[in-house]
Amino acid sequence: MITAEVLSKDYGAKRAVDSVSFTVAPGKVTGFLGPNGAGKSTTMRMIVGLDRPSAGSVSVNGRRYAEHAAPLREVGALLEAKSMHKSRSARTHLRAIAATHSIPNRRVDEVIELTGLAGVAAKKVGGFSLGMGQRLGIAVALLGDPQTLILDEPVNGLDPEGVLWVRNLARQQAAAGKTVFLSSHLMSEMAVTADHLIVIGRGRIVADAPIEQVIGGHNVPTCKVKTDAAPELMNALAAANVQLTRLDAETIEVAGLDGRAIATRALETGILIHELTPVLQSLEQAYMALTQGEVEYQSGSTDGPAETIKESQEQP
Ligand SMILES: Nc1ncnc2c1ncn2[C@@H]1O[C@H](COP(=O)(O)OP(=O)(O)OP(=O)(O)O)[C@@H](O)[C@H]1O
Repeated sequence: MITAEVLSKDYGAKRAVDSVSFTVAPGKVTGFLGPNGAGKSTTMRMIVGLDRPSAGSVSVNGRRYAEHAAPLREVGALLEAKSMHKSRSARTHLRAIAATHSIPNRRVDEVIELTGLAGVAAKKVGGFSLGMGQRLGIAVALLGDPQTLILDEPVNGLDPEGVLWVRNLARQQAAAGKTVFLSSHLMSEMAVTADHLIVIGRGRIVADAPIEQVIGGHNVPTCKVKTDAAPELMNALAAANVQLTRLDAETIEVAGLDGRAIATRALETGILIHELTPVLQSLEQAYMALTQGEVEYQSGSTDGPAETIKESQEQP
């Protein structure tokens, strides 16, 4: 369990994290989303004691990270590329870290196997690709078989097999009762990995809810209905809060009624429906709606002349 209480971080005049309070519960995967510069990495760094809060507090299983006698056994973290001795092999690197916590070499071999690094364990980490470096970082996070895993952009640089592997790893760890907190900019991946989402924008929490609620919370139930009697069905469904759109001769989009209500009305009026499909909003759409106005660094239009990343106006 990770608990943040009115946690803030200032860098000079810049408030990177602004009085956030949240808990990350064990037994599920909690995704941490937000635009560039929203404060995700800063929050994660404060959890593991790499940054000191300007105000408020954050604890893991009731204690600040530094208060844990063997932190690696309590919390495993993959944060931005850490300094490594580039001339060391992956195995030597892992053994050196393991030694600080009396973790046996047997466990080093296990995590090498688990992270798919067996073939390159003897190679110098200086020659590692981005993806291999990520796998090594995850191997470090797993070394102490910790109760809590914090992974900042774990799929960054990974190939599709690696992305799938991280997803399965996160899900397995959560299923084993562990606390899993991960950030990613890959919405499609987050949608199939996370159970719960915390969304941050300009240092403040803008959503903290189960993923279905985040995705479903911003739209009315919508279904696509196919029938040979489209005009009749439209008449039967017409009501104040229902929006009906004829998509083609036999297809209607119905916003404001769920599938059960539509099917019940069709049955009552003797109209045959031969297809009824809920139209689900994607996580990406929900995320864009949630973080509208929270984006600090906005891309220019791709239609116009090439534009570099620009800083939008400060909010009052
Ligand atoms: N060491 C630092 N010194 C000064 N400002 C910093 C420092 N670290 C972060 N910031 C600023 O704090 C804000 C939050 O940054 P942070 O890296 O936590 O965002 P993020 O959500 O992780 O972004 P990204 O998705 O781009 O990784 C940004 O405006 C950033 O420029």
